[in-house]
Amino acid sequence: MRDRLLWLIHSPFALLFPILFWALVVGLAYYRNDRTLQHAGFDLAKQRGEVAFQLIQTMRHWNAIHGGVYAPLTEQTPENPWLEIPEKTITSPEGVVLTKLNPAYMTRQIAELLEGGRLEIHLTSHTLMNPNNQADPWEKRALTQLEESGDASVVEIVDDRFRYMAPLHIDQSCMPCHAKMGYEIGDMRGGLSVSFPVSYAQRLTTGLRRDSILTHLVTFVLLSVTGMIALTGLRRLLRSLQRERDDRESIIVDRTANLNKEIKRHRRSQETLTYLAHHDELTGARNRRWILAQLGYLKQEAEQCSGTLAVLMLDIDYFKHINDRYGHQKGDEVLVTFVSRLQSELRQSDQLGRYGGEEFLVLLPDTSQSDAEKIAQRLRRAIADTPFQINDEVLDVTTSIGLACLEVDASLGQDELVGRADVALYLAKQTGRNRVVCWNDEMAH
Ligand SMILES: Nc1nc2c(ncn2[C@@H]2O[C@H](COP(=O)(O)OP(=O)(O)OP(=O)(O)O)[C@@H](O)[C@H]2O)c(=O)[nH]1
Repeated sequence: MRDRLLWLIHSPFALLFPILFWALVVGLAYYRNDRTLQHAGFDLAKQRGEVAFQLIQTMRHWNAIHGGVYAPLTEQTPENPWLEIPEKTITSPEGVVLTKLNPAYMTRQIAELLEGGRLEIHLTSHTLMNPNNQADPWEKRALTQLEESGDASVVEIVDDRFRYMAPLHIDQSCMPCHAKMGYEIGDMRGGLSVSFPVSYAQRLTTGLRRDSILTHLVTFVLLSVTGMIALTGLRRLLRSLQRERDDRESIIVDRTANLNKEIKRHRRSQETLTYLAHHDELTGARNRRWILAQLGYLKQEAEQCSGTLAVLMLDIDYFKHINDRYGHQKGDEVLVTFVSRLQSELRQSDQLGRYGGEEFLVLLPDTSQSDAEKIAQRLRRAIADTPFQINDEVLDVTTSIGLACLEVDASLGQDELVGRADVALYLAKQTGRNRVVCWNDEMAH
């Protein structure tokens, strides 16, 4: 999820997000404002219709409360044929002929004056006295709606004209003319419609809508630019955080690698130390401490199991001469080859250790004296029979071997056992070298 979000932020299309987001938000806000403006325009137009209606209504009322008014009888103002009252037409003392204009006649004359202008009015009804006041289709529908619903007005836009219709009710002043049609006070007699072009109402809101478009456009641009700047900043911040994290990770990786190296180095030196604690560094044979400890262990085991244990002490003959003649380095290599040959002749259970200098101990567990003697001879031959090849030098090397066995005297101490092997070795040296000598009790003296 986190990775997906990061991918989204860094994708090339991410800069479109603020634009799309703010286009949606500002677009919705604009749509809502525009609807409000439309309603406001409609309300304004409706108010204009109401004002016109109220004005005409007031004039009609004024006319009615005066029982109609007289005007000179002219071609434009003939007698009202639908008015049946006494003194419909009179002559003034000065001889001017006057005819009575009741509210309906006056309204019709005003309507005629307004006809063709921006604002038009029309007095109409389902049941007409004057057939010239015939309702048009919209007016018929509006009259029916007013009758059935009892609404205060019907307002609609029809054919690019704003149309307003409000009901006219019978009052006392209407009765002289309309009583004979069966009307009673309060009845809806008809309606007065007011109409004017929609462009009038639109004119009122066009400026506001233009301002609204501009305001929303500027807001959209500012918010989108701010969003893009914020996103760019966020990308930079994330990149620098990522870099910092990578740096830290690489430091951790380096340190871990160093630590692992250090641990390996430490482990190796630990292994070396452990190896050196038990081995002779030059020849790889077990060292003196280990071989003596092993002797103690094998001796104890042999005593407990009524077994046997043979100890061989080997010493290279005239080793000093080898050193003197070929050098100490070659002497070292002779020691290494010497040990390697002995190892290849020994069993897994036999142990070989460097006792000191060119002296070595071989422990042969569960081995009788006669077997040990055979082994010792085999070892001796392994050294003497094949000359040592040390680089380009061929050296004849021999070894003398002293042998002591635990079976001879089980109560023997460890040092005594080694001592006996040493004495036997000494005798081997004394009697010509390159030989095996077994300890016997006579040697004790
Ligand atoms: N190159 C080398 N020489 C060693 C080492 N340890 C001891 N030596 C030498 O071994 C020689 C032993 O000499 P000696 O004790 O006189 O005995 P040898 O010359 O072998 O004579 P015999 O034992 O009587 O046959 C000495 O010169 C030591 O310095 C070693 O690790 N490397």
